[in-house]
Amino acid sequence: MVQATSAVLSKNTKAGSAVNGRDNGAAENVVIDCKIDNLYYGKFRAVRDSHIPVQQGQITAFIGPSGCGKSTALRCLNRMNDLVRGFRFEGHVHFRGRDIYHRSVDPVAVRRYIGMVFQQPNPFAMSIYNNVAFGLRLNRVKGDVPERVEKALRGAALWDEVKDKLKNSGLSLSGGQQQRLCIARAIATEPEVLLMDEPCSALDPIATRRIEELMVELKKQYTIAVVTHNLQQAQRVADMTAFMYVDTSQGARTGYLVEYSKTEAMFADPQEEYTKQYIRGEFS
Ligand SMILES: Nc1ncnc2c1ncn2[C@@H]1O[C@H](COP(=O)(O)OP(=O)(O)OP(=O)(O)O)[C@@H](O)[C@H]1O
Repeated sequence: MVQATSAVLSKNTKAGSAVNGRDNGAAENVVIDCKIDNLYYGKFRAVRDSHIPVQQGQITAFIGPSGCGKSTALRCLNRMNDLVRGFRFEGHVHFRGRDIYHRSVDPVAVRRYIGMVFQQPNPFAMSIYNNVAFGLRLNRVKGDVPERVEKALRGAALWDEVKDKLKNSGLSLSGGQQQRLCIARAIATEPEVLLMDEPCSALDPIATRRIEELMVELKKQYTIAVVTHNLQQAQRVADMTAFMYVDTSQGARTGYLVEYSKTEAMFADPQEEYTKQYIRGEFS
């Protein structure tokens, strides 16, 4: 089943490119085309009308006030919301032109192509080495495991700090190192896309800058989508930015996409009033 799905997902076709907002360039390089018409948790409509493309080799930031659906939208991209009871989705998510919500697609295989790093560093209670090797074994990745572990740790800019203590617990590392270990675990299986849900929110400014530098380095090899509360972070790392807001007009709090554009353009010349206010810090 996983193999069949992998074959379907790896077929290299280009996704659709219709995008709301102004000219955002390079739309034909879309790797994930995410169009959320409606997304529900039980009866609650959490997100509506959000069309967010993720472009090849770029960093796309999801910004907006608390509760506008940034994490929900991000988790749609690799079917992490499937794990939530009552989750219901209307729309599509096309990965290289293929519908990842199609009934023939195994969500576990999707996550092999579209990996994820969470807000809180969450290393397993096992050695540094095994934290990285675990994902390889789980996904039955073939090849030289020690070599791949080293490659992933190097890719996450952690190798020099841990190469002499690979048998130590992953939990013995600092918060920033733990997050880089989680990034190593995520890239060990060589996904195409890396989703990062507020990866720096639990880190101090120095560890945050380290992760930001790493993200810029990683985008040479991976496409990245990141949720962040930190507008400066979005400006520093993101090529494209999606700004979401909360619609309270129907008596509920439903998130939606207000504006999507090149990051530079959004911060220099936001097109929508809510975007302007958010960027000016008038609400958070
Ligand atoms: N597992 C869930 N079950 C039910 N409702 C949920 C679940 N996860 C999120 N929600 C709701 O969906 C809405 C969007 O939440 P989400 O976490 O995606 O927003 P966010 O913009 O990422 O917020 P924050 O910046 O505070 O993390 C919120 O109203 C939230 O309460």
